[in-house]
Amino acid sequence: MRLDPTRLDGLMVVEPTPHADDRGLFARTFDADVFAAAGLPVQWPQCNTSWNPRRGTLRGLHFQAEPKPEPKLVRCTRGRIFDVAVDLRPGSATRCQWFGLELSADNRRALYIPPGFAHGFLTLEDATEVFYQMGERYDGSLASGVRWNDPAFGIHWPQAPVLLSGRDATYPDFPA
Ligand SMILES: Cc1cn([C@H]2C[C@H](O)[C@@H](COP(=O)(O)OP(=O)(O)O[C@H]3O[C@H](C)C(=O)[C@H](O)[C@H]3O)O2)c(=O)[nH]c1=O
Repeated sequence: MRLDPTRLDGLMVVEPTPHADDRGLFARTFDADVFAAAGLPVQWPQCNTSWNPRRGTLRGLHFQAEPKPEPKLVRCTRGRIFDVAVDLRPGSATRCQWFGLELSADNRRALYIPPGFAHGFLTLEDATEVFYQMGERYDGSLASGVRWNDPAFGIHWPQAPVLLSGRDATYPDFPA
C-alpha cells in the first residue's frame, strides 16, 4: 500500500497495492508499520459501517470535538461516494479548506482523516456502503458538524444531495 499526501497536511489517500491473478485480487487495506512510519494511528478501537440505499444521500460533515477528536480511515466497500474532508484545525494554514475524492468498491482507495477535520460523503450510486475505522471511541456528547453547503468552505459537490438528515441540513454557518 502507499500513503499519498494531499495539499491538506496530514490528510492522506491510502492507495492499495492489489495482487491480481486469475481468481481476482488480494490487497492489504491497513498496515501498522506503514502507518506508524508515517506517524499515523495504528489503533482503531471502533469500526462502523454505513448503508445507503439511495444515490444522492449526504451524511456529514461531522467531527468529534475536543478532548476526544476522531482520526478516521474511511473506505467505500460497495458502490461509490464523493468523500470530503474539511480542515477545521485552529491555526492551520489550510483551515476551512476542503479536499474531496471518489472512493469506490472498485478503486479500493481509502482516505485517512486526521483529528480536527470534519468528514462527510455524498453517495454516487444506489446501494452504497461505507466502512470506517475510528481512532477514538464515540462520545455522542462531543458530536458536532458543519453544513455541506457552508459558504466558508465552498465545497464543489458533484451533485446536490437528495437525502440528508435534518441535523445535517441545519448546522449553522461556520464562524470562520
Ligand atoms: C457516528 C456514530 C453514531 N452512533 C450512533 C448515534 C446514532 O444513534 C446513530 C446514527 O448516528 P449518525 O446519525 O450520527 O450517523 P451518520 O450521520 O452516518 O454519521 C456518520 O457519518 C459521517 C459522515 C461521519 O464521518 C461520522 O463517522 C459519523 O458521524 O448511530 C454510534 O453509536 N457510534 C458512532 O460512531
